[in-house]
Amino acid sequence: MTIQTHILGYPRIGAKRELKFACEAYWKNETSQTEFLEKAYAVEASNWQAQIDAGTSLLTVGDFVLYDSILTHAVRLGVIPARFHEASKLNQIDQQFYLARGRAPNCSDVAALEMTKWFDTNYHYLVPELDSAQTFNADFSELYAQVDRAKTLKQPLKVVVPGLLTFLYLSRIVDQQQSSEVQDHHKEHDCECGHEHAELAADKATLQFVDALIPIYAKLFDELSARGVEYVQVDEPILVLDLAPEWQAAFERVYHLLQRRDALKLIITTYFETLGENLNLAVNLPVAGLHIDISREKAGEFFWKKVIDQLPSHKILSLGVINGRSVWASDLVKLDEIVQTAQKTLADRLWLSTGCSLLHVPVDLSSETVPSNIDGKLAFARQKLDELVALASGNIYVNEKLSKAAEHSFDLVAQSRPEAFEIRFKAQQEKFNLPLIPTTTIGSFPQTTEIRAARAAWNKGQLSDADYETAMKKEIAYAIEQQVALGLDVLVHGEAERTDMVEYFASLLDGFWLSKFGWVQSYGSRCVRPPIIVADISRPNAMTVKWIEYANSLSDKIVKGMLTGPVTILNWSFPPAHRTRREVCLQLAEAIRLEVSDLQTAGVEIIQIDEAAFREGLPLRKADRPEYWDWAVKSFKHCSSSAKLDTQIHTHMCYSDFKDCLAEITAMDADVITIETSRSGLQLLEVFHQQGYPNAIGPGVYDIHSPRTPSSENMRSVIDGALKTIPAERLWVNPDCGLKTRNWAETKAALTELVKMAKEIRKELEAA
Ligand code: MET
Ligand SMILES: [Zn+2]
Repeated sequence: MTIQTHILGYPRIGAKRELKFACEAYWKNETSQTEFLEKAYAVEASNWQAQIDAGTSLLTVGDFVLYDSILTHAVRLGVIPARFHEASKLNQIDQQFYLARGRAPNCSDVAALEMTKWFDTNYHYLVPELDSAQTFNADFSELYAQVDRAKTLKQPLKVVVPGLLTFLYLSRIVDQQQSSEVQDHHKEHDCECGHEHAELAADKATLQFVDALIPIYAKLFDELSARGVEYVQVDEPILVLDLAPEWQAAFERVYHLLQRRDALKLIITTYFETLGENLNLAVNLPVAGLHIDISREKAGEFFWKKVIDQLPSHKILSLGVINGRSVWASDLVKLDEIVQTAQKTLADRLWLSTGCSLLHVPVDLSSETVPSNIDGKLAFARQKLDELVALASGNIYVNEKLSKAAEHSFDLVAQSRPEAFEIRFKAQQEKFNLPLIPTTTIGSFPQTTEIRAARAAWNKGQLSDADYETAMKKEIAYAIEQQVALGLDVLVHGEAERTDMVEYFASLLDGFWLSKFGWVQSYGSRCVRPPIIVADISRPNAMTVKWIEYANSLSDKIVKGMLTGPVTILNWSFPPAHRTRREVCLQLAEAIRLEVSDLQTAGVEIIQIDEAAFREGLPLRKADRPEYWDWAVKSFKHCSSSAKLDTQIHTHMCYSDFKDCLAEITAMDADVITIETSRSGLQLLEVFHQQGYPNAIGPGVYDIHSPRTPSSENMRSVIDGALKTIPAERLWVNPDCGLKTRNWAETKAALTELVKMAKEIRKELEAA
């Protein structure tokens, strides 16, 4: 007997990023909406074809959206904030883009919706804004059209819909005034920042909208049923979070009221974690089935068995056996044991699936040239479909290559700097003799077209190594010259040689594989290509020394060495199959520690170790967080431990929401931390005021995501505010983040203001 199979979703960017290019061409007005939609629907069709070719039992419909699922759902529910009132002129296609990008044809530019990380993934969703007097005006005709397109394929269908409660949980209530003040941080920018300006929203007050939404969902389900749809996948991933009692109660009420009396079957889907305390609640909701993700279970947990034990005897259980977030092939033999056990109890009520949507992995391995050490060990989305079907039909095969996984476990005695901050800082101050509130930048300077062209030519073999090096050195020299002219106190080399702050290091360390087409959607049309950690990590050669040394030779000023920290490298890569994140992080830390050491030997006196994604790997459940912090902090301290007393270690984070982790940030014990502040100054100062921070800080005085020249007054207010809680001796002045996405004219204008402002304050401080 073949078990029913389905997936929770398929990557929508397309194997060759077709949707990305189609969107961008459409936004630039190079194609009509009709032409654009043709291209988009071709990707949708090929996603369905992949499922048909593989032989999954149900075709998943509705997971394909043009920008983001939550955004699409918001638009279909008529949740359009007041500042987008001109959206009434647009159809739903353009409405989505207007909300996401803050611009649309014949409409005024307004601040885009904020976006934030989708659970603990590196995907970002758009946060719907509900007005306190929100009404809903639902129009699901685009979804019905999608169902109609799918119906032509004559397959059993399952339609995906964001669950009512997850939708509300992820939305936030914004009153009119606040909403016009929402900043345009994410409008059309191209940065790598950890977009963590808000954790998942969870506003209790959003529960007030439950009653208004119930009839809308009921009608939606009726319509789907009338169209012959048999199953609806109702995504309620918030069921894996630590839910407050009012949210738990809302689940019971909502699904009681949405109970179906017709043939339509609702399957509640959860993923990214086990159900934990919500187990009882989830299994007893009055729906036809439940989906759980078993791929995140801890070793020996067997939570899925508890689910089977407690599941009412008429319900379907969809077991998410294929890890939807891993790029590694599944061990089908091991999974088959689980399937057989589950089947004994469930018989044909057992379905098999991917743990979560395949959105989080690259599309297809078949166009890659895989190195021999990992050949046969990987599986991207398309390959996962085959695994799923093999498992369901019992045609499992032993993957010899997997059993030969030779990774050995790794541990090291994590070290830290022996001297206390006060002693180090004093030695550093005496050595550097910097002015009060020294000025600096975060590392990168504009990645110009010339830089990109040189790198592209070098990658294609059209530019020799020597010529490429010369070209990069020219850029470094230019950056140094500009900084000297601007009068900055501590300089950077500008990172011309780096495409990306993680990829650069991944390409030079042993133990990584960089795929060619392994793109994963980050948000909208933005894709990232995370490096894949395939083996033990080691550092064959120094990675940054030659560039920094060269920059250092060009002026009398101090040039900061610039490294990416171990936690960030790990969080923005695909982890290996069989090792814990902790082990991998410590290995990375050791590699970075050696680099710190080499930089120091080469005469570099300040070294910045960026930890832009330090908070990103934070587990969803509070109970799991201390363990994460333990190894994350340990790793950072370990890589700075090779710094001498008078070598100054900086770190940088592009967010400042430290409410819940200032203790851990403090424990990292960097001499100086530069952070994002300009958009959340008050909040930041409050946290630092209440909890105190002993080391030095550089609060970002302006938002680098805006092309506008920042005003002196705004920049000043950040420093004036900071001076109330941080003594001038421990304060630095810098922008929010790196400047790679800006051009030189904008950069010079902004930094001229910054230096001027710092000098004024410095004068006042010295006079006082
Ligand atoms: N040093 C890096 C830069 O300036 C830090 C970026 S944080 C996303 O670009
Ligand atoms: Zn940053």
